[in-house]
Amino acid sequence: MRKFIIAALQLNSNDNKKQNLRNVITLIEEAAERKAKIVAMPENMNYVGVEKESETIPGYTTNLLAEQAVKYNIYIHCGSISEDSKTGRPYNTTVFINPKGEIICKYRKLHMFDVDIKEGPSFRESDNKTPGSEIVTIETEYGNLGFSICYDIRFPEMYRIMALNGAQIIFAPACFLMNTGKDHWEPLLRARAIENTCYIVAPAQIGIKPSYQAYGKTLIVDPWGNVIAKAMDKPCVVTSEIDLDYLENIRKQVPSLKNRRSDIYDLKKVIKNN
Ligand SMILES: O=C(O)CCC(=O)C(=O)O
Repeated sequence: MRKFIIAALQLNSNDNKKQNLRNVITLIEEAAERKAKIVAMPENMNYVGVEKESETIPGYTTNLLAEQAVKYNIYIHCGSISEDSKTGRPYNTTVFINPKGEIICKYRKLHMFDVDIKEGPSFRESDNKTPGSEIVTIETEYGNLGFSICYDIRFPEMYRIMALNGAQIIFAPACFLMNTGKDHWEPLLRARAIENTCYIVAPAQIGIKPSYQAYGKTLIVDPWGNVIAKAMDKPCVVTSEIDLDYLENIRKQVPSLKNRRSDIYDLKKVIKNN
């Protein structure tokens, strides 16, 4: 399918998992009514709280999402949930479910959010989570998809690898901080879209979380870098048309993926004028 509607859900998830999932189901129904073929969600879609909380995959949350995928004949991208790793430090995992309700791929967040923000919070995600070890893309009837989660957006190498591996639409679900998001969220997403001439779908959390305020501003960016959908500051659904012919047209106009000089990109070849 070359042209279709994609939806991104903006959520204000808290520590009430059952309620969070009820809210998600209502928004999935709205997205399906708006003819979305893929529905994407933010990081930590089912739980944001202080408890150590995780599930198996498949498990409670993914089974529930699989039912919705079948009910509405859509693909569901779960944003991320905390996946039991049997070590006490779960993975931060995206699950992608097809309209038959099958989990067709899984991506585990690679880059741990270990930062100290001046006049803002400090985080040590690596104390509580296990990082993944694979970059993941998948071919579907709606194009080639790539997966990332939140802080990953700061690592352009990962996006370039997905684009070189064929990704046309890259998901960047997030629970971004207000402190960084106000200056970095939109420029980072637009840069990743422009440099890889791809769509970026970035569903976000909003609201007050245990130790910070989430930035929100769910975005969908096209391969020219234009913002084609942006959420208001409330839980909601945003939709946009994805047009893979438009993407190919942009890639013909600006073939930066083809014009790369991979023969030169080697740290050993940098001339240091000291
Ligand atoms: O990169 C940032 O500024 C925010 C990242 C983040 O909140 C996360 O990865 O959980």
